[in-house]
Amino acid sequence: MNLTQRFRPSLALLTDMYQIAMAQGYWKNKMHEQEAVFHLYFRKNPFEGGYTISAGLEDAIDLLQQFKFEQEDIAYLQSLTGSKEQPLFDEGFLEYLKNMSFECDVEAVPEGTLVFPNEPLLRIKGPILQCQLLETPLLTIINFQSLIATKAARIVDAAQGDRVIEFGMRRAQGPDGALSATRAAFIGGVVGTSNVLAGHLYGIPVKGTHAHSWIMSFKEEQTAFAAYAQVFPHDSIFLVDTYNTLEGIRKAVEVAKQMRENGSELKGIRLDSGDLAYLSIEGRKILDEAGFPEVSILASNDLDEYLIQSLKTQGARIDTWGIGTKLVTAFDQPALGGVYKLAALKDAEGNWEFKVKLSEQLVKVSTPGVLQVRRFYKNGAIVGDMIYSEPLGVETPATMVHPNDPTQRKIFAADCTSEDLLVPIFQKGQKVYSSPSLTEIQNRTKQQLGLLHETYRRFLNPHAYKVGLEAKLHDQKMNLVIHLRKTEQQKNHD
Ligand SMILES: Nc1ncnc2c1ncn2[C@@H]1O[C@H](COP(=O)(O)OP(=O)(O)OP(=O)(O)O)[C@@H](O)[C@H]1O
Ligand SMILES: O=P(O)(O)OC[C@H]1O[C@H](OP(=O)(O)OP(=O)(O)O)[C@H](O)[C@@H]1O
Ligand SMILES: O=C(O)c1cccnc1
Repeated sequence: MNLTQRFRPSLALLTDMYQIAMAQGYWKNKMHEQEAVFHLYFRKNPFEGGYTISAGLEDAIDLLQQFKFEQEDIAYLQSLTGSKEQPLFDEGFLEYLKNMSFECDVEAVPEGTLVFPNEPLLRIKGPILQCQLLETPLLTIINFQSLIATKAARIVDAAQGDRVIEFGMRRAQGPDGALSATRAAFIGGVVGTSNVLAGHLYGIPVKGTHAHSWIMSFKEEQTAFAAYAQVFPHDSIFLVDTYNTLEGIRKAVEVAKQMRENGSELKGIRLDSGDLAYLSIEGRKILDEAGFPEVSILASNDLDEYLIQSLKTQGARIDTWGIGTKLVTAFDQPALGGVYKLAALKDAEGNWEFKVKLSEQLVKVSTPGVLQVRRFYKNGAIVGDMIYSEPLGVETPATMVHPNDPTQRKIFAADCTSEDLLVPIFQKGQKVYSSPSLTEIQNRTKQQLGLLHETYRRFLNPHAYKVGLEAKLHDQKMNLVIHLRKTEQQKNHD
C-alpha cells in the first residue's frame, strides 16, 4: 500500500496555506502556466556528519502521480473565508484547480544515493502554480526520510557488521512518522523492524523479542522463559534484566538446556538496562561456558551510534542491536533543513530568466539555472560533485570552482569517470521511472557508502566532501548576484 492509499482519496490539500494563496495569486496575474524550475536541496548534513542518504522518492512519486484536487478538496477550499468573511478563493480559480492535472517534468536522485549539501536532490519543471503547490509535501517526505535513512546508516556503520533492528514505533512522531521512519531506516541498513504494519506494507522483515510484562506476569522468571520457549521453541529471545541480569542469564541457560533436550535451541537473550558492556561480557562467558556459543546477545536501551561505538571500544559482546527512540526521532537533530527554491522562469519569448534568492551569506544565495549534478569517480572513490546548468552546459575539461574559495578551481581530468545524479522521473506528468525494490535501495545505500573514504564517514569532524559549481555556472551566478546587489543599492539611493 502506498502513501496516498493510507490517507484520504486525495493528498492535494497536504500543503501549506500560503502555497494555495500564491497559486491563486499566479492565476489572477495570469502567470500560473508560466514554466518554472525549482530545486530541492539542503544546506548542511545532519548530525554534524559528512554525508546524507537520499530517501523518500517512492512516496514522492506516489504523491505526484495522484496529484489531483477532488470535489471534497474543492468544497473545503470554497468554505474558507478571510477576515471580512468573504470567500478566500475565487470560483474561477477553484474550477481551474479542479480541472488541473499534473504535467511537470521531474528529475531526482534515486533513493539510497549519497548526497551532499547544496546539490539538488530533486528538480521540478512545469507550470509555476503546480511547482509551488508541491513544495511543502515534497519537502515533508524527502526531508524526513533522508534524515532517518542517514541516522540509520550511521548506526549501522557503528555496528560494524552486527545486525541492527529498528524498535522505535512507540516513540515515533505519530503513526505516519513511525511508518516513514521504518521505511527509511531499512533504506539506511537495518535488517528488520518491530513495526508489523511496516512489514506488511513494505515487505520489511519483522522481528522481536518480548517485554518485561511477559516475565512479570509469571510468578518466577524461569517459568516465564520456559513458557515462552514452549510457544516459540525455535524463535525465543529471552529478556533477562527484569530482576537481576546475571541471575536472569543463568536461568535462561537452564531453560536453554531443557530446550536442547527437547530438540530446539535458544536463539538469544536481550539486555535492556544496566552496564551493557559488563553484562554482555559476563553474559557471553556464562553462555559459552554452558555450551551455548551460538546464543546471540541483543542489547537495547536508548542506544545510538555514539553509544554503540563506545560499547564496541569497551569490548561489549553484543551482536544484535535494537534501536528505537534515537533512530526514529533522529533524536539529536530532529529535522533535515531541506529547502525548495525557484531557480528559473521562462519569459514570453521562451527564454529562461535565471533567479536567485539573495542572502547576506554567499553560501546561502540560491543557484540559478536548470541544474544537474555530475559526480566524478577516480580509482573506485567519489572525488567531487559538480553542479552545472543544462542550458549552459559543461566546459571541457570539466572545471569546478571550489565551494569555499572561488580562486581555486578543480579540473576533472580524463582519468575520472562521471555520472549525472538526477534521473528522469516524470516527463510532462507521465511517470517514466521504474522504482527499485526496497531491498535494492538498501543495497544501493551499502554500495554508495563503500565509495566514500572513511574520513568522510567518521562522526567527529568528518572531512567535507567537495560540491562546487561548474565554472560557467559560477560566473553566471556571480554576475547575477552583483547585478542584483547593484540594482538594490540604486533603488535604496533613489
Ligand atoms: N557500558 C556503557 N557505557 C556507556 N553507556 C552505557 C553503558 N551501558 C549502558 N549504557 C547506556 O547508559 C544509559 C543509562 O541508562 P539508564 O539510565 O536507563 O539506566 P538503566 O540501567 O537502563 O536503568 P533502568 O533500570 O532505569 O532502565 C542508556 O542509554 C544505556 O544504553
Ligand atoms: O530504548 P529504545 O532505543 O527507545 O528502544 C525501544 C525500547 O522500548 C522498550 O522499552 P519499554 O520500556 O517501552 O518497554 P519494555 O517493557 O518492553 O522494556 C524496549 O525495551 C527498548 O528499551
Ligand atoms: O521486540 C522487542 O524486543 C521490542 C519491540 C519494540 C520495542 N522494544 C523492544
